[in-house]
Amino acid sequence: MKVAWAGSRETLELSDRMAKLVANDPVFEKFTRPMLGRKELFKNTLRKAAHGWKLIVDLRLTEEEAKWLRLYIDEPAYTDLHWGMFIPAIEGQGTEEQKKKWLPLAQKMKIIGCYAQTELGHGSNVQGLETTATFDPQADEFVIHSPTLTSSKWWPGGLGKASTHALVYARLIVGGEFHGVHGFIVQLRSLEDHSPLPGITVGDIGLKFGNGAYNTMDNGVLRFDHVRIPRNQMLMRVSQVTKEGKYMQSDVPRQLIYGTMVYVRQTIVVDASKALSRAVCIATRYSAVRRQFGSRNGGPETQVIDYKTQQSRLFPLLASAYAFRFVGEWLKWLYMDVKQRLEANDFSTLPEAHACTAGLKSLTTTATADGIEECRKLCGGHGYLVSSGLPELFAVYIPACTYEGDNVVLLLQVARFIVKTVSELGYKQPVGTTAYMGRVATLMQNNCAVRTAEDWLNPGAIVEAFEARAARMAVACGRQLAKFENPEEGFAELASDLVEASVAHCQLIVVSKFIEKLQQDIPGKGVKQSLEILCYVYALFLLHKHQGDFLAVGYLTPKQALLANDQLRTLYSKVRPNAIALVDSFNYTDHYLGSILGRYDGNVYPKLYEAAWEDPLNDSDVADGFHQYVQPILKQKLHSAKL
Ligand SMILES: CCCCCCCCCCCCCCCCCCC/C=C/C(=O)SCCNC(=O)CCNC(=O)[C@H](O)C(C)(C)COP(=O)(O)OP(=O)(O)OC[C@H]1O[C@@H](n2cnc3c(N)ncnc32)[C@H](O)[C@@H]1OP(=O)(O)O
Ligand SMILES: Cc1cc2nc3c(=O)[nH]c(=O)nc-3n(C[C@H](O)[C@H](O)[C@H](O)COP(=O)(O)OP(=O)(O)OC[C@H]3O[C@@H](n4cnc5c(N)ncnc54)[C@H](O)[C@@H]3O)c2cc1C
Repeated sequence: MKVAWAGSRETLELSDRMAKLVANDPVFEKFTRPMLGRKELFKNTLRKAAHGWKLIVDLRLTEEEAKWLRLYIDEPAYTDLHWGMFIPAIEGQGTEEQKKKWLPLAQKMKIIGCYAQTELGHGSNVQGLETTATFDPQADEFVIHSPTLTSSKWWPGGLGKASTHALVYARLIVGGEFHGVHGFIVQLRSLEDHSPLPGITVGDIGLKFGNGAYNTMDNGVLRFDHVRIPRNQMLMRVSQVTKEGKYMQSDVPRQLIYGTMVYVRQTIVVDASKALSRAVCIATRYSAVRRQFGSRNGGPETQVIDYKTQQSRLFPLLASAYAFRFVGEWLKWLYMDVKQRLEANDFSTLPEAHACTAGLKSLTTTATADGIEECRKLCGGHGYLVSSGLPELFAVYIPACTYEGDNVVLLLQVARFIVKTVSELGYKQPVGTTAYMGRVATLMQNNCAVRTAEDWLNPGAIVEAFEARAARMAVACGRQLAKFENPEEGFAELASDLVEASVAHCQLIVVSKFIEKLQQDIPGKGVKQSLEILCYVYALFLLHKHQGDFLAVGYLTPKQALLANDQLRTLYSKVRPNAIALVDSFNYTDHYLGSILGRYDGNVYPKLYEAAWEDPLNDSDVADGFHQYVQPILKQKLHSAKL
């Protein structure tokens, strides 16, 4: 199962090597992180990033190895934005000449870049950004300016203190005419002493949610006062401005300016399974250690993992971690395919790639953020201790529901794609993830054929149920929209229904990709069978949770919904014997898990007890401040016995 989870034996060995490299290096210690003040915390992150980079250079790590190293270092840093957004943006939107100039500098870390798109006043609405880039033909330069307070760049990671350069998104003005938002490479700080260049005001935006957590990142604020950059620092693959001040658009679609977001959304889906599996590993191991009630004749109490309620909350999350792992693998393939096509100027699959990355980013991050919190509750009181690893994991993860596109805004993008597909059904055969809509007549007509709980153990029955639900919800939205004279008004009015239809479509993708995975050759005794059980758990759990949808569209009867729930209970009993092995298969070191509750050896209570004594409050028996603030209260003489 470790090989199935990793994807291949080579990946398992490689990731294992990187995990151990990090776990055995004292620089990457992370357990004191939540206790550090901001300055100390940030300096320590700079130290870790520098040490990580030294290892990459000294050990000549491959790109793949470097990515695993970053994962196991487990600390957001400015380098994420440099490697994860600044460089990909230049790769995707720069001309050959621009790539030749900037990529070697960035790849050798001679410059440090960030991705400065969001502003104080606008994040989701990219076309609403206010920063301007005005072309000055006399000087052959752009003048970058922040005309209002709300145009201040706000949020970019790595901007606050680390970056020397930023990829700034600004409204292009040529000859007094606006030409939409474009990307510009702007130097922010001196390469000699790191001080801000003239016209640049830059700093950190302040503390964020949770102790430690995302506070290792210097999310920044940035203002420009008529800062001049050479003309060739506008990324010009999509459109160009000539020396003479002529704006020209190439055959490349304008949407490619948003291409970096497609790339990062894809990586976020891949990472969702890592965050969720980590929380699930902690909660599952601890649920086997923890005992409450049920002792007979002085024997041991019941392991909480044996309670059906615990199983019905925990095992769907375990199944979701596997489901997200496999859909992430598929999405990576889809993205690589689109990337190759884009390089060859074939843009035909870009809309589907946008819809899939946006929708799956939204679906998986929402479920993962909720899942981590559920795992905390599954660990009872001890889950609330920082040493459980869950509070920091939650705090560091939840912004994923917002960054790279607010999850609701992204589902509305999926809705546009679905509505368009439905409206074109009469003359255009849908392909890819919307191919099922080509069978819409059958899906509208056929109802569920399940008669017994066992009938649900059939991939065909499951896929058809999810297809029918998604198709019927999409068609219902289409019919409702048709009643509006103004389609945009209709879209705004029906937004909540459209979001639900998008969720149905995205859940269908995850379920289908899990089932497709099971059609591949999966070596190892019992591995495929265990994955089949998890796949049914994932699908039937969703069906149970959203049974209102399946009933409302008239595909299921209440009896069939009940049978699905009966089957789910049986499946939980089948997961139980292998639950610990299924989380051990993630192959996480204790260092990466960062949790006393999730320790591999299960030695939870002695270690919790030991850790309590390491808290700085326990450095002395009498607390600092006792004599000043508590003792006077104890000693005070009140005039009356009553307060
Ligand atoms: C120690 C050493 C380390 C070594 C290092 C090793 C390697 C380490 C690697 C690390 C990797 C880490 C990965 C990165 C970490 C992640 C950290 C996250 C940080 C966060 C960053 C950000 O948040 S950046 C800002 C993100 N902002 C958004 O997402 C904004 C959301 N808004 C939008 O995307 C859009 O504006 C919109 C989608 C809402 C569009 O709205 P609107 O309707 O106004 O659209 P337009 O009119 O502009 O366009 C409509 C038209 O375009 C189509 N479309 C929209 N978006 C896209 C797209 N992305 N791609 C393709 N097409 C798109 C849309 O469908 C419409 O099409 P039509 O055909 O016209 O319908
Ligand atoms: C930790 C973190 C790191 C970040 N890093 C970066 C970075 O490196 N670079 C960068 O440029 N940006 C970065 N961002 C900014 C991030 O991309 C934006 O915050 C995000 O895109 C959401 O935009 P917003 O803040 O404008 O939210 P808003 O759009 O203001 O959302 C507020 C609410 O309004 C709703 N809403 C908005 N529009 C609509 C609509 N059309 N229909 C219905 N509801 C709507 C949303 O659902 C949400 O509930 C980061 C943000 C965070 C939290």
